[in-house]
Amino acid sequence: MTNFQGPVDATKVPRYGGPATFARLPRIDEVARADVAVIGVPFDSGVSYRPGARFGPGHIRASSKLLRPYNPVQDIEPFALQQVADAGDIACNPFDILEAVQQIDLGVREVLSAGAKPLTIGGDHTIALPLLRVMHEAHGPIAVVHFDAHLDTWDTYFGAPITHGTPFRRASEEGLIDQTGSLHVGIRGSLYSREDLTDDQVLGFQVIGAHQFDDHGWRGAVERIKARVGDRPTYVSLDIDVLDPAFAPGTGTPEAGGLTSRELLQMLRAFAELNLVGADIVEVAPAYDHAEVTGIAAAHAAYELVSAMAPRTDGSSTDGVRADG
Ligand SMILES: N=C(N)NCCCC(=O)O
Ligand SMILES: [Zn+2]
Ligand SMILES: [Zn+2]
Repeated sequence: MTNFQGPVDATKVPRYGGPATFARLPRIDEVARADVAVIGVPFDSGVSYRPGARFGPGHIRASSKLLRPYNPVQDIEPFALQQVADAGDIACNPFDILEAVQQIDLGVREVLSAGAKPLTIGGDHTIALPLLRVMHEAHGPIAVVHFDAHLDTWDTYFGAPITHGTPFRRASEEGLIDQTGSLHVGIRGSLYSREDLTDDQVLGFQVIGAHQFDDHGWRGAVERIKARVGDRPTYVSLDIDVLDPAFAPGTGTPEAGGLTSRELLQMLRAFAELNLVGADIVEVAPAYDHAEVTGIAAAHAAYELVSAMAPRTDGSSTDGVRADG
């Protein structure tokens, strides 16, 4: 028996009906407290190319209806081991980035101070800056595992310092990230210049490029991530464009040669061994999606992250291959 309120039972209420919350979970006002809060941030005024990630939260929720209670690879019921609830969307100003950043800061702060780990569904990558500010306030410098095709450590766009291409430079400058424990995973595509990489290194990031998956696979990436992050408080920022456009067409700045959804999910499963304090999933732009491909990938990534955050009372952990034997 569990005290936690899980999803609406899909054997009683068909899953195409029922609540529009993430995974048909309760709203946060329907539970006494939450361990993990799924927060929507419908903001995309920081994009440099295709807009539309403001519709990401609704799309990911809609694509999460098929999630079931038992996660066989992590061998847990993530919604029975902890209270997971949907905290709704943060209302943020689409015409004023600074005000939006402030609104996101306040909204996430509220959830965190009530004792919940935030799992934010965006929104463009700009939102990582206020999220990291709040995480830093709670935990000190944060080890960031950043999945992305892009470095997002550029300086400015058209003179604007706060955009979806700049959050990790600002976060590093502000001392929010642990510069000895952070890395980007899945980086690929053309850059502005060679200095992009040297700047990035100075800002405190290591890089696991998408091309390295051919030689070392997701297991090699997990080994490097674990070695770098250790038991530091760790934040996962997941830009869905880390996936190949074949697996995530619905995004604003797609780049060829990305990861498969299977590789991504395997890595996230292995994060049960990390000290996860929060996560975001950003850059889902449904106007470019087909057949919910991107939404489903994002929803499944969220499910693995929620599972990885679950307390393991038996002291067990997973290396992400449990169901392989
Ligand atoms: N954060 C994302 N998805 N993209 C950043 C791309 C920045 C650029 O236009 O060069
Ligand atoms: Zn990004
Ligand atoms: Zn990106």
